[in-house]
Amino acid sequence: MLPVTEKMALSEGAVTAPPASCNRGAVGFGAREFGFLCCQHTALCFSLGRREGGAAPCISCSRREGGWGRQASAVSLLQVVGLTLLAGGVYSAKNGTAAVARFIEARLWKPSLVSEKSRITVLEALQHPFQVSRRLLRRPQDVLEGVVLHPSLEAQVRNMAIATRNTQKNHGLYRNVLMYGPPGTGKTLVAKNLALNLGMDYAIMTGEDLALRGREGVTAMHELFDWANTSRRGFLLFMDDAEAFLRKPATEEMSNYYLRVAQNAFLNHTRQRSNKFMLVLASRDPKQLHRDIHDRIDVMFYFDLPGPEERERLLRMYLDKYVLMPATEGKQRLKLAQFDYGRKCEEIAELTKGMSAREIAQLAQSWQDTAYASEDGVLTEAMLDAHVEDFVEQHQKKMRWLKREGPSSWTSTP
Ligand SMILES: Nc1ncnc2c1ncn2[C@@H]1O[C@H](COP(=O)(O)OP(=O)(O)OP(=O)(O)O)[C@@H](O)[C@H]1O
Repeated sequence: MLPVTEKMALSEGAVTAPPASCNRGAVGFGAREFGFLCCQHTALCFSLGRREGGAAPCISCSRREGGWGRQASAVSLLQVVGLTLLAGGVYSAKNGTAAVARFIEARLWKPSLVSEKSRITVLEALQHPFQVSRRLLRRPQDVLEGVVLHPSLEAQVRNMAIATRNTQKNHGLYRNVLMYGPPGTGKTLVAKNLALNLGMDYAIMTGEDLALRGREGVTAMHELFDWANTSRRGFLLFMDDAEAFLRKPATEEMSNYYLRVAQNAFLNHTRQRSNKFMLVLASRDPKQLHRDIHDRIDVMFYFDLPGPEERERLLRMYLDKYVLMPATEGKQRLKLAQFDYGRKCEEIAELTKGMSAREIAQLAQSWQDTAYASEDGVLTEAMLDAHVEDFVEQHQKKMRWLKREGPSSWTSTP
C-alpha cells in the first residue's frame, strides 16, 4: 500500500517526482510528462494508475514491447471481454440450437424406447388424419372402463384417479406408483385408462428393452425424459417389467457397466417428484427392485389373479364384446346359438381357476375366431365348451413349466 500523501498527490495529477516507494527517480509522475513504462519498469508505479500511452518507447529503458500503460491495459481488458463474449455467444448459440432441435424433435418423433404412446406427433397427424382424430375423441368416461378388478383394488384405483386429477388441477407434484402382481392382470390397462381418462399423455416402455440397449441406453434415457418434460397436459410414463432394468446393484446383470450408468441416469431424473410426469412402474417381482427405486415409490397396488367373481364378470364382459355385440350388430357373419349365457359364464368361471384376465380375454377371442371359421358362422354351446377345455389344458401345462423353473419365474404375493 502507498502512503496516503503519495496517493493524494497522484490523485491531483500534479506530481512531478516519483513517490518515495518508487525507485525510478528519473521518471516523472505528472500525467503529462509521464510517458510509457515497459513491464520491467512499471511494476510498482503501475499500481498508482497514472500511466498513459503504450505505443511510445519506455521512458526508462526505451523498450517498446510489453507495455503496461493504462491505455494498453484497457485494450487488453477489452480483448479479454471481447473474447469472453465471443466464447459465450458461440456456447449459447450451440446450446440454443440444440434446445430448438430437441423441441422440434420432441414434436415430430417419439423416443426410441417408447413402444406405445398417446401423444400424436405432427408427422402422424399428417399421415393418418382420420385415425388421429378418432383417437383424440376416444376418452374413457371412467378409469375402470373395460377393467375388472377385485372391489378393494377398484376402490384404490378410483382414489388414485381422484388424487391425480387434483394434482393436475393444482399443478402439484405427481405421485410415483408401483403396480405389481402376475402378468395379464390389468396393470398396463389401468395405467393407460388413467392417463386417457385424465387427458394426460402417456408412453409405455419395457425395462427389458432398456436393459438390452448397452451404451445407447443412457442417451435413450435422457431422450425419453426430455420428451416427457415437453408435455403440457401431464405425462404418465409406464415402465413394464421394471425389475429387468431397475434391479438391485448386487445382481449379476448389474455388473454391466452401461446398465449401471443408465440406471443412475434414471435415478437422477426421478430424484424428486415431478409436476410434469408421473412414473408408473410395473413389476412381477418387486423384491428385485433397486432400493433407491423403492424410495421413489409413493403408492403401491397389488394386482392379483382374478377370483371366481371377477372371472365371471370378465367372462360376461368378453362374451359380450367378442360374441354377443358383433352378433347383434349384424355387421359380421357371426351368430350365437340359444343357451343360457349367464349360467354358462358361471360354469366356465369355476373351470378357469388360476387363469389371468388376459387368458380369459384370449379365450373369448378364440370363440369369436371359431365362429368366423365355421361354415354357418354360428357359435354353439358345444364349440364354446371345447375351447374352454383346450384353454384349461394349456393353462395347466404352462403352470407346470413355470413351477419347474422355480418361484422366481412366477411372481410376488402382496
Ligand atoms: N383386470 C382386467 N380387466 C379386464 N381385462 C384385463 C384385465 N387384465 C388384463 N386384461 C386383458 O389382458 C390384456 C393385457 O393386460 P395388461 O397388459 O394390462 O396386463 P399386465 O398386468 O400389464 O401384464 P404384463 O405385465 O404381462 O404386461 C388387456 O389388454 C385386457 O384385454
